[in-house]
Amino acid sequence: MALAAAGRVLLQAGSRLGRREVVDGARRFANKRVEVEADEAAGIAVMKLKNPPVNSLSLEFLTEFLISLEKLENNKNFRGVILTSERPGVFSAGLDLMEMYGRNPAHYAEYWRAVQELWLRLYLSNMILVCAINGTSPAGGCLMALTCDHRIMADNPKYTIGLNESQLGIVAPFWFKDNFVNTVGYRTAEHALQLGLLFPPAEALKLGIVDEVVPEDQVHSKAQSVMAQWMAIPDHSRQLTKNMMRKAMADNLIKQREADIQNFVSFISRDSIQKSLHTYLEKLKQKKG
Ligand SMILES: CCCCCCCCCCCC/C=C/CC(=O)SCCNC(=O)CCNC(=O)[C@H](O)C(C)(C)COP(=O)(O)OP(=O)(O)OC[C@H]1O[C@@H](n2cnc3c(N)ncnc32)[C@H](O)[C@@H]1OP(=O)(O)O
Repeated sequence: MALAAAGRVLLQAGSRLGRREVVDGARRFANKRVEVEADEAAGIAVMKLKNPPVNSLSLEFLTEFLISLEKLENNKNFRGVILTSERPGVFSAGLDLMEMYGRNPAHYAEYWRAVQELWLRLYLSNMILVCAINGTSPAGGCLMALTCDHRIMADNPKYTIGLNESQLGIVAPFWFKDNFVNTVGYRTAEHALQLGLLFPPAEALKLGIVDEVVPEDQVHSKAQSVMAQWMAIPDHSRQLTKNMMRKAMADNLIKQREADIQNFVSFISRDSIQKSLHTYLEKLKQKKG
């Protein structure tokens, strides 16, 4: 119920943004920041993140992503989604730092609700989600991958993945932490979260952050073959199993959603946290020059 209501708000937000859908033979639809190649006969869609330069999860991106996902969820012909980046090299730079820096409390609250919504929708999706990680994927980018049922990462040592929040002077919220713990185990998560570690593909595979590492040019074909394997399982048994495994963790956020938003707003509004974000943003800029 809560999810449906939030979804309606996002749909309204989407129409406020005035995005026009481009429908190409009913097989491809796109808004500005998400491209969907939808093969209805096969029941599979490829969702490509395209929010240049680094696929950061801005409020507009989150809104467009959720609308695209909802379209697929509402069409019972679609059983599986492959999530990837339209720009190889960066899967997603995570949450958009500019949404969390120098804004007002109402904006922080709106943003955080959308971040929660993305996580809940992906984590509880009835569809099979396969993540084709074709680039670097820190923090919120890693979280998005962690919601998927299977993760394939390109074998490029330049790419890293992990929850690096503590390096920015911020804290991974409890549901980021829970999702990570459930994936890699408590000790690995405790160690990696405190140090804010980002792992290259081989290490990420060893720790279980990703399920497979394949040559870069094979990420998409591998994602298709993994999808075929998952599609061979009857939906009802797979979905019931997924729900059994995931519901408790999602419910834990749902029941304290408003408190989590308030925590985020008061945490991110602190002068000390804003200073940390400022320093980190400056560091990103200096890296360039
Ligand atoms: C008592 C306890 C209470 C606890 C309460 C808890 C409450 C919650 C706390 C808050 C939790 C918030 C959670 C946040 C999770 C996140 O996701 S934070 C984001 C983390 N992301 C990163 O650290 C990635 C940063 N970016 C990079 O490392 C690099 O950009 C890259 C490796 C992804 C790509 O490198 P490259 O291709 O060389 O591009 P750049 O030149 O670095 O960047 C281009 C351009 O993009 C800007 N940018 C990069 N990342 C972001 C981002 N995440 N958001 C916004 N903008 C970003 C970068 O600054 C450049 O901009 P300019 O061209 O200079 O304008």
